Amino acid sequence: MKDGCNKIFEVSKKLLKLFIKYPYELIKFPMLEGITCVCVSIGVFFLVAISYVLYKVIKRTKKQRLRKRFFKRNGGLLLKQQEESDPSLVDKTIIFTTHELEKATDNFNENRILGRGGQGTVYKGMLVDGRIVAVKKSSIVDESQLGQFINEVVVLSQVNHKNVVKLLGCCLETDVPMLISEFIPNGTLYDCLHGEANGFPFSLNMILQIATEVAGALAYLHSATSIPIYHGDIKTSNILLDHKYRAKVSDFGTSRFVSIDKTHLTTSVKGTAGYIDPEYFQSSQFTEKSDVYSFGVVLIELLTREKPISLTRFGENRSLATYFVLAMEEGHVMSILDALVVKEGTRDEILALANLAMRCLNLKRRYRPTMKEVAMKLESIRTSHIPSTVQTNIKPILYGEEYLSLSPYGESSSTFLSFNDSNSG
Ligand SMILES: Nc1ncnc2c1ncn2[C@@H]1O[C@H](COP(=O)(O)OP(=O)(O)OP(=O)(O)O)[C@@H](O)[C@H]1O
Repeated sequence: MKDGCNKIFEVSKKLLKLFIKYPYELIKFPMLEGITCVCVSIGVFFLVAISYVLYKVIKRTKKQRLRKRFFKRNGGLLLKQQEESDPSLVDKTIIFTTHELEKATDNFNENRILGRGGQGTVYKGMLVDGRIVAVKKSSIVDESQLGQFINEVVVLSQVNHKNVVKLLGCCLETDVPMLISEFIPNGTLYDCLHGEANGFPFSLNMILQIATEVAGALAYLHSATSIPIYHGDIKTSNILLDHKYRAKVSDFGTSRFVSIDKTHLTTSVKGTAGYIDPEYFQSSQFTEKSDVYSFGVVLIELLTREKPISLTRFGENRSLATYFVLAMEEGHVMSILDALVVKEGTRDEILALANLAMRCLNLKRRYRPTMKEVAMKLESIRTSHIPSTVQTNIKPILYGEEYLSLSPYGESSSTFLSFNDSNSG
């Protein structure tokens, strides 16, 4: 076949040369007219075909070279070394090729876009083995952090917790590394609370379940992994809900990480307005208690169904944290809680949840509980909660003891708080 093609090619080449040299002489012979036409066509065809093949080969070589260069620059060799030295990583595909991802996402088709964040676009894809994944294509790269990035991808891809979105791996063959994680079907908690599905009813049972799951995941990451991992950007849009509305904490691998010291990892501390630990502004130091503060905001967001920052609230109340703390101190917190929470929760449950949120939101991080404490407290409230209980007659709650020494504005406070709004009977 190859020889045949070569022969045809040679003959067409000769004829083409002949035609170029003696065009008029050849055309003069009518018998030769047909042959000339056929030969010229074949010649042209082959010329075009060869040029096309050559173009494709050059393009592919260039692409491969570029991929290799990106792979090397993005720390691919380091990651390969880590894979080779750690047998536990071998079975886990943590390096994906661009080809695999292009195939999975139908060449990053617009229709596959799940959402856009501050750092890039997330696509839905299906791998050849049938797994459905989310591919995060970031738009920003910090070259100085790339080595660090690899180490953290290795650590995070080994995190196995039912309430943490599983990071499957990364692709290093592109200008900006891409992150591949499991696909979570029910969107973000933020969208369910405040988005188009605004009417979505969040029963107290569901709130307790989601809060307990998120707290458990954070407690695990803070203390049960080989190296403590701090999230750095806990918010409801980073909590995804699976098909059973179970919470999954996401965005641990938002393309850049910062290592504060050698004892723990944290994703890049960027934070989001409304959720950021106030002490972080003063000290620029991010600690596990900064995640606790952000979690406190998530908890009150669940309890009030209010946005963390809202322009429809006035003055300092624009910040949900301040709005909540003031309502607690002024004794009318019931008026700002979601109606379903007030309806379904017992006096003690609401009291316990509000106090827990207050402790998480303490301006001084040393008075905030650890995530482990928070998770345990939530678990105990959740297990004692009877979902069908409907409280129709909530009595005013007077509490002081639990709130003593826990004022967000100082080390100790003797403020006595009460729920004495119109909902109380
Ligand atoms: N694993 C996933 N499964 C399903 N959808 C996802 C997944 N990860 C992200 N998404 C969707 O993609 C959207 C964008 O995610 P991304 O993490 O980039 O944004 P963000 O967290 O809102 O913003 P930022 O990264 O700036 O904090 C999310 O709001 C969510 O709808």
